[in-house]
Amino acid sequence: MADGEVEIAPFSPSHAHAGTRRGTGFGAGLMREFLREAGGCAVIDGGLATELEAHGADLKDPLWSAKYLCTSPDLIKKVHLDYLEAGANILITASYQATIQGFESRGFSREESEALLRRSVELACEARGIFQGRRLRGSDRCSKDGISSKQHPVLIAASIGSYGAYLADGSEYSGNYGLEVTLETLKDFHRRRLQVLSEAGADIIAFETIPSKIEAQAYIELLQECNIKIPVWFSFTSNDGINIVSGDSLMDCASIADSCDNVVAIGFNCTSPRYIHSLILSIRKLTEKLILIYPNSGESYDPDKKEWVASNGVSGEDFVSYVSKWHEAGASLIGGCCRTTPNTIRAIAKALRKDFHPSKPDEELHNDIERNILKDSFLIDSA
Ligand code: MET
Ligand SMILES: [Zn+2]
Repeated sequence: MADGEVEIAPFSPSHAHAGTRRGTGFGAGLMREFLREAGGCAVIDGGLATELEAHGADLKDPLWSAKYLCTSPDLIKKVHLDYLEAGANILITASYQATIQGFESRGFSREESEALLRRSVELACEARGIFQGRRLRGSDRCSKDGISSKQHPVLIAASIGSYGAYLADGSEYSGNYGLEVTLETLKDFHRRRLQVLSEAGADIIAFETIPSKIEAQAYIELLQECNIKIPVWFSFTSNDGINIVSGDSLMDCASIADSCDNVVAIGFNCTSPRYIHSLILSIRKLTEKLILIYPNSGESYDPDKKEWVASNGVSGEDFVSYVSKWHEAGASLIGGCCRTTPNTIRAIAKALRKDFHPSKPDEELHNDIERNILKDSFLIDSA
C-alpha cells in the first residue's frame, strides 16, 4: 500500500441489490444510493489520455493510454487522483485500449496481459484510497469546499473500449470494421477482457465509445453468457446528434441496452458538446435508466497523425455553460472525455453544485468558476 493511503471499503450500500424502476437490475440500488450521496448528480472524470499527455506522455502508440500501464503506472494513479481532487465521483480506469490481444502482440504473456488489466482497476482503487484518506484527515482542498467525505462517494468504472480502439485506426468513430467482422468476432474479441475486468474489483463496467448496434449486441450477449455480476453502463458515440456514428439508429441501440438488467445507465461519450442536448432529449424517451454524458471538447481525432485537430464551427467553448441544461434535460452522470482536463471537471462539479443550491448565491463559487474557466481555452463562464 502506498504512502498516505488508507484502507477504505469501496462504495457498497447495504441495499445495493434492491430493484426499482429507473433500472430494475441488481445495480439499480447501488446507483440510486450513490447518486443520493453525491447530491443527485455525479461527476465523471475527464480525458485520461489527455491528462497523461499533459504530463509529457507520448501516446502515439497502438496501446495509447494503456501503454502507461506497462511503463508508468504511477502517472496513471496521479491523474486519477487529480480528477478526484477536481471533483470527480467516478474514475474510469486506464483499460480503454488495454486488451489481451494488444498486450500479447507486444510480447506479454497471457497471464501478464490479464494482470495488466487488473492493474488498471487497482490503480484507480489506490487513488480512491489516497483521496478518501486525505479527506478523512481534512487535509485536502475539497474539504474546504464544505463537502463532507460522505458527500463525495467514489465509484470505479472499468473501461472497455470498442474493437475499433484496439485496431487503433480511429474506427471507433465510424464502427466500420469491414464485413468480415461479425457478431461472433466481436464477442470472441471482448469475452475474456470482460470476464477479467468484471472480477477485478471495479464497481461498474463502462462500455465506452460504442459505435454500432452490433457491438452493443455483442456486449449484451456476453453479459448474459458470462453471467456477469456487476452493473454496467453503455456509452455510445454520435457525430450528428441523431444517430450513432455508424448510422445505426439511436432507438435500436438504446433498446438493446435497455433490455439488459446489468445496464444501469445509457448515454454518450467522446461526442461533440453541440449534440449532447438533443441526444439527451431523444434518449430519455427510450429508456428509464439513468442517463450519462461525457462529451469531448468538440475537436476531432486524426487517426493517421494520432492527434486531435480543432474543427470548424462550435467547439467545446460552451462546454460548461451547457452543464446545467444537460442536467435539467435529464442527465445525472456528467463528465468529460478526450481533450477535457481537471479544470473542466472542476468547473462541471461547481456548475452542478450550483444547480443543487440555487437559493444560495455563492460568491466564492462564482468567482472560482470565472477564475478556473477563463484560464482554460475551451471553457467559458457558466454564469
Ligand atoms: N476513458 C477514455 C479516456 O479518457 C475514453 C477515450 S474515448 C476515445 O481516455
Ligand atoms: Zn474520448
